[in-house]
Amino acid sequence: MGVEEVKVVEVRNLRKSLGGREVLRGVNLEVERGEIHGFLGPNGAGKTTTLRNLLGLLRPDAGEVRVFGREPSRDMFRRVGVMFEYEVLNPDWTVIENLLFCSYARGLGEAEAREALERVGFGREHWDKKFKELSKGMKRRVSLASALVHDPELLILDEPTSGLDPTARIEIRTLLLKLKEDGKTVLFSSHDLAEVQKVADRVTVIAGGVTRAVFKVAEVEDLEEAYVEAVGVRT
Ligand SMILES: Nc1ncnc2c1ncn2[C@@H]1O[C@H](COP(=O)(O)OP(=O)(O)OP(=O)(O)O)[C@@H](O)[C@H]1O
Repeated sequence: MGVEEVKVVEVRNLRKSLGGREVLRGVNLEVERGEIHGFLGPNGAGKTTTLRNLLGLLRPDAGEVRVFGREPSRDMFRRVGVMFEYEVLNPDWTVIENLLFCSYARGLGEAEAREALERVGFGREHWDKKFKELSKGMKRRVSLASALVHDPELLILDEPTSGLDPTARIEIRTLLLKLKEDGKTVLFSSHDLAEVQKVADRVTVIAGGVTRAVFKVAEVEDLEEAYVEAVGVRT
């Protein structure tokens, strides 16, 4: 199979039980090379559980999970960068110390740490500030830099704009579009439909552990309406 034909992410009929309950009951998710793909669904729909399977932290009970055409493995992390909704950097270290740590932990050096901060447009005047002293938007940008330190092809982002003010949201959106221009593939979960409509090429909607719809954003007039139709309205 040629490189072009391999999907960056391919999840087929994924099923997973946790705590005696079938949380995923048929998730399908395909991410194409070079696209920004939104992964949407109500609270408890199974987005995070799907991502945990993608990262190889959980093993599927049934179905298939492929990243770059292969089962998730440790090797995969050379090509994958991950950013969580919750900050996982050291609050008492400076920005550059955090980035150096991430870089060294991957067997990389100082240049890669600096390049990652530059790629997210993080001004040098802030590099020596403690992480905890930054605004929420700046923290998110540093977190994104830490996911980029090894120049991954695929970025998996868990709610990258949650809790941010409009300006910080725009900054993150601009960065995601720039990463796409640089040839990266982005898969991100979100509840922010307006944001998703502005940045994503395609979206997958899941509810109750089942994929309900896949849209091309450009073909959808009102994403909110399409989303509600896909997940059903709670009564
Ligand atoms: N370890 C576990 N044991 C039992 N149930 C679990 C476990 N982890 C998750 N669940 C349940 O699985 C369901 C899906 O959770 P998941 O976190 O994947 O949803 P989500 O779509 O990411 O939600 P949110 O948008 O709120 O982050 C939820 O009902 C959750 O309570």
